[in-house]
Amino acid sequence: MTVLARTVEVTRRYGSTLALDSVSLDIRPGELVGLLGPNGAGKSTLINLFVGLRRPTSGTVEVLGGSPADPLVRRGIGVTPQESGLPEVLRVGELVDFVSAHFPDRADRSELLARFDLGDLVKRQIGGLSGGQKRRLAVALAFAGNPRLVFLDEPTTGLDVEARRALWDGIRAFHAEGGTVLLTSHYLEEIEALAQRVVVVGQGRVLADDTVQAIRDMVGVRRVSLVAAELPELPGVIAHHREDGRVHLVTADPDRLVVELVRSGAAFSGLEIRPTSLEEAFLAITAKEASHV
Ligand SMILES: Nc1ncnc2c1ncn2[C@@H]1O[C@H](COP(=O)(O)OP(=O)(O)OP(=O)(O)O)[C@@H](O)[C@H]1O
Repeated sequence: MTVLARTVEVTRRYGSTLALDSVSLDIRPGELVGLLGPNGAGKSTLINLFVGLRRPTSGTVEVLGGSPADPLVRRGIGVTPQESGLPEVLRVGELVDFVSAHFPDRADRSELLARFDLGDLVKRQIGGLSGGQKRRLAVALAFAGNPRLVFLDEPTTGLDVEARRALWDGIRAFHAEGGTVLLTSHYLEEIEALAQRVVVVGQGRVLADDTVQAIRDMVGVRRVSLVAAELPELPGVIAHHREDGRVHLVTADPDRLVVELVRSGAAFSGLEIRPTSLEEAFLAITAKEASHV
């Protein structure tokens, strides 16, 4: 099978809201795909269609060669939704056993918990876990049925750095064994740290689908940073902010920006021009899209 999951021209409406607008996407075996986009872009809707929680208004969704509406197909996938309520009175080990029991092929409980740094908590009642521990447990449960394909909707939301790293290690271990993952994230470093392929979604459409590097190259925006007390309005600035005493300007034309900066007569020092982070690149893509509307 060359494609594990696929949408073909999928559109999803909620009343008058167009959440997804003719999205065609292929997920191939062994890929770790990061789905990136602002609030309301349609990321959760896409995941919900893949895991059979929602149906498309038009277009087709195929998972593991079948329909996500088929429970047999769903046994081959794992999912962690954006918000997961866990039964507070059960112990961690009991919940893992309960979830695993729904699958013909079950992950080893100790290995699963160890993978997500939850090994010491097997006898703990879920109600007594910290928010970060609960979230890691919710993600671990996606792997309880030894799935081939896992969908994680903002897996590390609300986690501190250490817990996030533990979770990344668990996801990486699954991927290293040949597992396929589609995850959404608002953390750009997460997408950069985990995914080889980035799908940028905005206003229900796929704006870009490529490697992190290719997306940066495609957008070609640069960050011009400098120290200045005040700056005049400068042409071609897509975004700007101040941080640690420096002004950061994002632009597609750094040469022109620097010429205009010098022309303006503004006092500045410490000029640097750097490639952008994914966030800045993404911002430029969406800004370009918006200007076409
Ligand atoms: N059940 C629903 N009823 C009505 N509108 C909905 C529903 N679910 C999603 N939407 C709308 O569809 C659009 C896409 O939402 P979706 O949750 O898929 O975006 P998202 O990219 O996951 O956002 P976030 O990053 O905030 O989770 C939004 O405009 C949202 O308000």
